[in-house]
Amino acid sequence: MDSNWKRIIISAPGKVILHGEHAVVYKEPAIAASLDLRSYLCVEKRNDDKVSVQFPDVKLAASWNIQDLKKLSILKCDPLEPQPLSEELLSSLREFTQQKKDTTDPKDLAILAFLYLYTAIQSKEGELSPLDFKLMSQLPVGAGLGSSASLSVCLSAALLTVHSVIEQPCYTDGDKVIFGQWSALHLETINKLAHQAEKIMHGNPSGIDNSVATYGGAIRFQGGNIQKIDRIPELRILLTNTKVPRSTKALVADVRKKYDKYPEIFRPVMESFRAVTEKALETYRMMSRDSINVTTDLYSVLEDLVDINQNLLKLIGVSNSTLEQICQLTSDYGLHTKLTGAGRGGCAITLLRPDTDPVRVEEVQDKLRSCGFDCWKTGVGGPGVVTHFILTQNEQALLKDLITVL
Ligand SMILES: Nc1ncnc2c1ncn2[C@@H]1O[C@H](COP(=O)(O)OP(=O)(O)OP(=O)(O)O)[C@@H](O)[C@H]1O
Ligand SMILES: C[C@@](O)(CCO)CC(=O)[O-]
Ligand SMILES: [Mg+2]
Repeated sequence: MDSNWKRIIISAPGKVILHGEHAVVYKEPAIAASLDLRSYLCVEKRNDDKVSVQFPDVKLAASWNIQDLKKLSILKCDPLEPQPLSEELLSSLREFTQQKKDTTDPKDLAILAFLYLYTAIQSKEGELSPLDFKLMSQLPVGAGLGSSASLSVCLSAALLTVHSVIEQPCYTDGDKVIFGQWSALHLETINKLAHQAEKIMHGNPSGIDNSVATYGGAIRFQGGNIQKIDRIPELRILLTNTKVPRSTKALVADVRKKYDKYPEIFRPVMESFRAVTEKALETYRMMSRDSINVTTDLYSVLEDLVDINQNLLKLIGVSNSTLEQICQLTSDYGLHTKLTGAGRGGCAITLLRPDTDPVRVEEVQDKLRSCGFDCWKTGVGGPGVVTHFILTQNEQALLKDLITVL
C-alpha cells in the first residue's frame, strides 16, 4: 500500500444461515446470506512504536509495545506469507496475554484473535507496524449473526492491505464509486486468513461465516467449497434476538461429542439436514425462474423446510425453551421460524411471504418485543468486505465516534 496512507476504513457484513448450520461442520451443504448489518474497522498509523485496539462492544481498550510482541519467539521469517494458526502459536499468545486455556470471555477471545492476526502478517522488511484499530459493529456479539467472522474478515483485509500482501482496490478521483472491492484472488487470501482467526473464536469452524462476510450475497457452502447463488428470490425475513448469550465454540463442541457417541443416529440426521438444504435450493431456483408468478405453493414448501429444519436442530440439542417460545408465538400468527447460527440462544429467523399482511407482521413484532426480545425486519444479500473511499451520510453518522476528523 502507498506509504503515505493515513487511514483506511473497511467493513464486512454479518450473516444469516438459512439452512444447514451445524451439519456444515460435518461437510454437508449449507445456505447463508449476508445481512445488512456490518462491522466497520478504522485503521490509522501511529507515530510511536505501539499497536492499539478499541473494541467497545467487548469493553476492550488496550495497547502493546511492538518490541514486546516481537519477542514472541514463534514469529516466522517469511513476512509475506501469513502464518497459519498453530497450537504452539496460540499457547505463546495465551502466555503473553496471561489468559487461561479455556477462556470464553469475549474480550479474551477478541484479544487473541487480534494478536494472532497482527503478528501473522508483517511488512516486506519483516516488521510489525505501529497502528491504531477501532471497531464499530452493528452486529450483536455472540448472537448467531456472524459477529466474529465480520471482525476477523475486517482485520484480515486491513492487515493484508496495510502490509501490501494484497493491493488496496483503486479509486480514481471523480469516480462515483464510494467503496472498493478486492479481486477474487485477494478475497481468497482474506478469507483464508480470517478462517484461521475464526478457529480462535469457534474451535472448529466450517468457514461458512467468514466466507459470507468476505464474498457477501448468498452462498452455498460445502466442505470449503463456495458457490455464489445468483438466483435467490428476494426473501423477507424477521430477525429475533433472544438476547440469551451462548458460545458457538461450546455448542459446536457439544454436538461433536454427541455425534461421536451416537454416530449411527447422528449420521442420518446430518443427511436429513443435507436434504433440507438441497430442497430449499431447488425451491429458490424454481421461484426465481418464475419470479412473476411465484406460486404460494413454493412458499409453503419453504415454510415446511423451515419447520423441518428447526425440528432437526432441536433433535441435535441446539434449540432451547426461548427459541421454542419464539417458534410457537410466530406460529400463532401463521408464520414459520427456525434458529439461525449455533443456537441455544442467539437469533431466530421468521420467513415472511410477499403476501403476508404487514399489519400482522407489526402485531407479531409487538408481541415478540413485549416478551423482551429484539426484533426487526431485515434485508439479505449485500456486499461482502469492502474498503470505503467515501462515507455515506448514514455511515458518517454511524462512525462519528470512531473517526475524529472526517
Ligand atoms: N464487535 C466486536 N468486538 C470485539 N470482539 C467481537 C465483536 N464481535 C465479535 N467479537 C468476538 O467474537 C466472539 C463471538 O463469536 P461467536 O462466534 O461466539 O458469536 P457470533 O459470531 O456472533 O455468532 P455465530 O458464530 O454463531 O454466527 C466474541 O466473544 C468476541 O471475542
Ligand atoms: C454452528 C455453525 O454451523 C454456524 C455458526 O454460525 C458453526 C460453523 O459452521 O462454523
Ligand atoms: Mg462466530
